Amino acid sequence: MEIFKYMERYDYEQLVFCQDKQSGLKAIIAIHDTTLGPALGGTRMWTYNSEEEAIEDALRLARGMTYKNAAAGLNLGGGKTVIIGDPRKDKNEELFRAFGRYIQGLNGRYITAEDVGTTVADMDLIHEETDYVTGISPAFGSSGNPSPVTAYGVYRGMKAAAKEAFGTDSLEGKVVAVQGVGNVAYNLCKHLHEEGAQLIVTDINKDAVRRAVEDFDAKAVEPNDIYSVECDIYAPCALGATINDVTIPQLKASVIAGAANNQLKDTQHGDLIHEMGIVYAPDYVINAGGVINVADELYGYNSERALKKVEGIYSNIERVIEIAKRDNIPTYVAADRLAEERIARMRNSRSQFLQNGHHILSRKS
Ligand SMILES: NC(=O)C1=CN([C@@H]2O[C@H](COP(=O)(O)OP(=O)(O)OC[C@H]3O[C@@H](n4cnc5c(N)ncnc54)[C@H](O)[C@@H]3O)[C@@H](O)[C@H]2O)C=CC1
Ligand SMILES: CC(C)CC(=O)C(=O)O
Repeated sequence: MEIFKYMERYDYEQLVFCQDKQSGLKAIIAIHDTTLGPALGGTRMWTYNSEEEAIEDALRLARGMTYKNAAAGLNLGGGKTVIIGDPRKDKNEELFRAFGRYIQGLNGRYITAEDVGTTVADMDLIHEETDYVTGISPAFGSSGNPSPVTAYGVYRGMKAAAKEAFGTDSLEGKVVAVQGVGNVAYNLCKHLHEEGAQLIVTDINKDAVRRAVEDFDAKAVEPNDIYSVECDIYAPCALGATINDVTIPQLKASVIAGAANNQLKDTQHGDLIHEMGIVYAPDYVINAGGVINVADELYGYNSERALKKVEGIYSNIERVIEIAKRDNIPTYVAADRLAEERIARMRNSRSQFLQNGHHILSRKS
């Protein structure tokens, strides 16, 4: 992989490699764009097959955060960390504290939170070394685990997408195929079950499947069968790139709305589902609930205020669908435009301001 070439292609600002021999820490912090503010994005811990795969994941996820934060109206840029390791075996106090010191070294350019494989307890350890961490325990006056709030946002966004596809936003009686029933999707299933949706679930973790079957009367299928089940809505809530050449021909759903980051393997897959008439709720718009919640900590956390903002994901999805229809473009392009236009506006107004400041200072010297 030609790293600088990749970074140049999508205009990344910074890539930081963190190594600590004693704790076994191997982490990659990717900062994509800080035009709107410090880069905020979670830390993923995962067993990557190669270092290249980990770097690519960090870069892709960081860029996604730039778009997510911009489209959600947050004054934050995009960044993300991946820690190479097995979250079930490789965690220890020294590792997260060493990582915390690396974050502190960035002096506020990057703020972290939870993602796949990391927990509130891990964030509390990071917090021993730095204040640039969110999603820490409510005992510190913080917001805690973002997953239930992410789930609520996905539920709201799914209703907005359903309204477009079915003419009503009621999910009663709708069949929803949920891929991955981890932290976010378990809570999503709760909302869907309460509204009377029928659930089909899958996960590579059998305990997670059992819990969803027992708690929500869900039907379980094998991981590879989730794409082809008869359903109204496909909810990808595991890892990314599950909308691809292999899965698209199998899909029966009229709506795709789920929590996973980077759902489209490539942009061409967004074009393809658009041509098929599937209503796609762009991943980073629908799954912004968690980041909206943790970002509220930066103002002194208020859960009512945060939830109110998260409810707005419904109208954000409506807005994206409206732009897509107006301009006859896929929803993922409409979402990108929304985010890019906001960043461009802020970049222009801010650079003007800085230039003026620079002129004044240079005249003085
Ligand atoms: N936790 C949060 O607040 C947010 C999460 N997301 C994204 O949502 C997704 C889910 O996040 P979490 O629920 O926090 O993670 P999680 O790790 O709790 O849940 C993911 C689940 O997917 C399962 N899984 C992995 N590969 C699978 C496969 N091939 N087939 C079926 N199941 C599979 C795992 O066993 C796990 O149960 C991730 O893509 C994450 O980046 C996005 C925004 C916020
Ligand atoms: C989990 C969130 C708090 C932040 C993030 O990394 C995301 O939204 O993907």
